[in-house]
Amino acid sequence: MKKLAVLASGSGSNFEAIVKQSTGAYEVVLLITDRDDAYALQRATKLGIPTKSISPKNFEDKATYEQAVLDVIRKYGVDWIALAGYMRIVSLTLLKPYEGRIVNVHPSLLPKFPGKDAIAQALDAEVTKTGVTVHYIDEGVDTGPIISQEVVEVTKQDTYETLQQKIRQVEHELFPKTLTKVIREDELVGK
Ligand SMILES: Nc1nc2c(c(=O)[nH]1)N[C@@H](CN(C=O)c1ccc(C(=O)N[C@@H](CCC(=O)O)C(=O)O)cc1)CN2
Ligand SMILES: NCC(=O)N[C@@H]1O[C@H](COP(=O)([O-])[O-])[C@@H](O)[C@H]1O
Repeated sequence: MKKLAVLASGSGSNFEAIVKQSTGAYEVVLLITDRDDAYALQRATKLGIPTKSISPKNFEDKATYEQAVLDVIRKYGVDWIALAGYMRIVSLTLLKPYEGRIVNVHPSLLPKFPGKDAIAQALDAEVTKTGVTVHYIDEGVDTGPIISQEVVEVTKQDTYETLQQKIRQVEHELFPKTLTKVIREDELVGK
């Protein structure tokens, strides 16, 4: 079974879904947050998952911050990394050793609506469809190879909250399923 670390910055509902919907391809061994007020930390404690809160504010630059993250990840023998609402751009320090094994979930049908405020962008654009993307990350932001996508319909009655809720429901199924798929495929290739 492969060891998975999850990086998060906020509520952690995707983190919880990844833990609860695990079907044996991976074991979540660690949650790392970049904020000590991230509710994801409380979810992890309830789930019995080890946590580390590592704030970039305590480091002189991104490279030293990411080296601290990498040191913890290596201590836990992590094979794969899931970015679940992690609101930092990953640089080469973390990307290089894990290239092809860092997977992000994004609340739009990339390449539409990249960045931090994808849901607001979709509402502003008055689209009738948006969705969820799960993708490998690369050095760019939301430019990595897409692994899976699922459409979410947008109605005229939708508010930010109702659309966010519909998107999160899809994420909580698609992200764990996609992680299982790529980790199992990687193991088969590795054999
Ligand atoms: N190298 C990559 N890192 C990350 C990606 C990615 O595709 N490549 N995805 C993001 C998640 N994300 C959108 O899905 C995203 C998160 C945060 C930001 C952003 O601009 N954040 C900060 C910048 C902080 C920093 O310098 O690290 C900001 O508030 O300006 C954009 C997109 C996760 N990481
Ligand atoms: N650009 C990245 C981005 O917007 N990520 C989004 O942050 C949310 C985290 O929710 P959670 O903390 O409840 O999992 C998720 O909807 C995820 O798609």
